[in-house]
Amino acid sequence: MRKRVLLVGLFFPSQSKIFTTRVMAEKLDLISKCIRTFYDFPTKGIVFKDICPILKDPKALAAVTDLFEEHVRRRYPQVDLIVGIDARGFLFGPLLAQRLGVGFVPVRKKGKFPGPTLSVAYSLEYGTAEAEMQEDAVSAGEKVLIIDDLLATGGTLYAACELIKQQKAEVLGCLVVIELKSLNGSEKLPSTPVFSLIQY
Ligand SMILES: O=P(O)(O)OC[C@H]1O[C@H](OP(=O)(O)OP(=O)(O)O)[C@H](O)[C@@H]1O
Ligand SMILES: Nc1ncnc2[nH]cnc12
Repeated sequence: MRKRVLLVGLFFPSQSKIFTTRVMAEKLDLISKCIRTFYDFPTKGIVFKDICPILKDPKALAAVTDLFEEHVRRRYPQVDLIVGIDARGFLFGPLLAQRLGVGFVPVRKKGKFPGPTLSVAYSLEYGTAEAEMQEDAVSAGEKVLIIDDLLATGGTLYAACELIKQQKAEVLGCLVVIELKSLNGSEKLPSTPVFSLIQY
């Protein structure tokens, strides 16, 4: 009898699993409906994904935080810090860090931080820039997750990973709301898992 119950459990997922999957799908649907596309912004040929409507919809913004939180609690319970990237990573990072009860550290574009900084130059889908972090922001050995709104060519996340490594901390992975798969950004981060909510 017990054997039969176990077999049934193997072939038919439990009601709670079905419910969780449905809730997750509803959240992803809500988020994806809030992403707008603009052509030729900021330069000709770029298909720009605009996340601003997510911020205007409290349910969609909570859905982003819920899904990231769920993933991090399951996969990275050891995380010490969330590192967010200027500027759109700042919109999601502190919310997630608060939920997890860990600190948030910003990576900014060059020239914004007082005091000693580390910097890494990089290129992104539509230009070049330099990423900076305060020298004392992350300690050696800390376990870090990096968050941003979007992964395109991967130049930005790569630069952020380099900054963390310069401080002898460990990058556990990266979290993004949107991944533009056709640009192969994750290939620039071969040893860093990237978790994305929505893929194009
Ligand atoms: O994968 P990549 O090709 O590097 O591109 C992704 C980056 O581009 C955008 O930032 P942007 O520099 O435009 O800054 P913003 O957030 O201040 O608009 C986006 O928010 C990512 O950080
Ligand atoms: N296509 C894109 N849409 C929005 N943000 C971006 N950052 C880099 N590429 C982008």
